[in-house]
Amino acid sequence: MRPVLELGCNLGDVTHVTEILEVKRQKLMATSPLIEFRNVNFAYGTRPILKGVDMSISRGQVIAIMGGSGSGKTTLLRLIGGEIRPLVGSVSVAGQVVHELGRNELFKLRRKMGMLFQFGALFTDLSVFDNVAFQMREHTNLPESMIRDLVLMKLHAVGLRGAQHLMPAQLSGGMARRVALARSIALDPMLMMFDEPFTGLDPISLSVIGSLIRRLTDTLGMTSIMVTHDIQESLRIVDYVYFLADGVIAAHGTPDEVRASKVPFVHQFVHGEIDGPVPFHYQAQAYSQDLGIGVGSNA
Ligand SMILES: Nc1ncnc2c1ncn2[C@@H]1O[C@H](COP(=O)(O)OP(=O)(O)OP(=O)(O)O)[C@@H](O)[C@H]1O
Repeated sequence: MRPVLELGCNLGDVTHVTEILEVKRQKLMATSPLIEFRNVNFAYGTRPILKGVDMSISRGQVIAIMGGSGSGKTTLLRLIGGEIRPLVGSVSVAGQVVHELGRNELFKLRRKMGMLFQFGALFTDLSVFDNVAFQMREHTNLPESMIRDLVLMKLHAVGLRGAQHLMPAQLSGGMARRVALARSIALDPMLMMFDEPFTGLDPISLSVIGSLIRRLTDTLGMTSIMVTHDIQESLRIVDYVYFLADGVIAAHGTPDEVRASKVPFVHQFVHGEIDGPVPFHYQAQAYSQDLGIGVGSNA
C-alpha cells in the first residue's frame, strides 16, 4: 500500500487515519491476551519443573491454576512477576516479554501487578487504615486527603470500612485476609495474583474471599490468577482452569467443561480422590527395599 501522504491527503486526513489506527490498536490490546506463556521451560538447578508450558490468559478473566503439590504453580506466578526467568520460551505480560525488560521497566510493570499470598501478612504495628495506605504513600505523590478517600473506598469494597482503626491483632483470619486484599488492590493493579487465597479460612470467609475476587476483578477491570487447591470454590467463581502436571498444562477448560471432564487427572481433582494420576506416594524406591526385605511393591 502507498503511504497516505503520497495520495494527496491533507493533515486532517492523516490525523483521522492516526485516530483510526489508535482505536484499532486499543481494540487489539483489549482482545489480545494479557499473559502468554510460550513453550516455557524452567528448572531449579538441575531439577526440571516446567517442560514446555503454553498458556494464554485473556483480560478481565479470573483464572485458576491447579495441580498437585510441587507441580510448579507458584513457579508460574514467579515467572509472571519476573522474579525468575525461563530457561527456554517466553512469558509476556501486556505485550512485554518479562525477562527482556530492564530493571526500571520491570519495576514499572510490577507496579501494575498485585500479589496476595497465602497468609497475606499485614504490618502488625500499623492499623488497618495505614496498612492499606502504605503503598499509596510509598509509591504515589497523592495528597493525604485523597489517600484517605481511596483507602476508605478500598476498605468499603471489602466490607471493612468500619474496621479502619483496628490493629491486625484485633482481626479474625477472614478479616485479615480481606484487609490484605484491600491493600493488594490499593494501586489499582491490572493483574492480581493470588497464591492459595483460601487456605486456613472457615467456609463463610472462604466464600466471601472468593466472591470478592470475582467482584473486584469485574468492577476494577482487572485480570486475576489464582493458584489454589480449592476446586469447588474455584469452579464457582473462575472463567477458566488450567491443570499443571508433569511440567506441562495437562488439561484446561471452563468450569462446566471441568465438571464434565472424563480426563482421569481432572476427575481426581474435582472429586477429591486420594489416589489416581496424581499419586498419593511421593516417588520412592520399593518399600521392601527400604525395609531391606527383598522384592515388593511401592505401596
Ligand atoms: N527456590 C527454589 N529452589 C529449589 N527448588 C524449589 C524452589 N522453589 C520451589 N522449588 C521446588 O520446585 C517445585 C515446584 O514448586 P512450586 O512452589 O512452584 O510448587 P506448587 O505447585 O506451587 O506447590 P504447592 O501446591 O505445594 O505450593 C517443588 O518441588 C519445590 O520444592
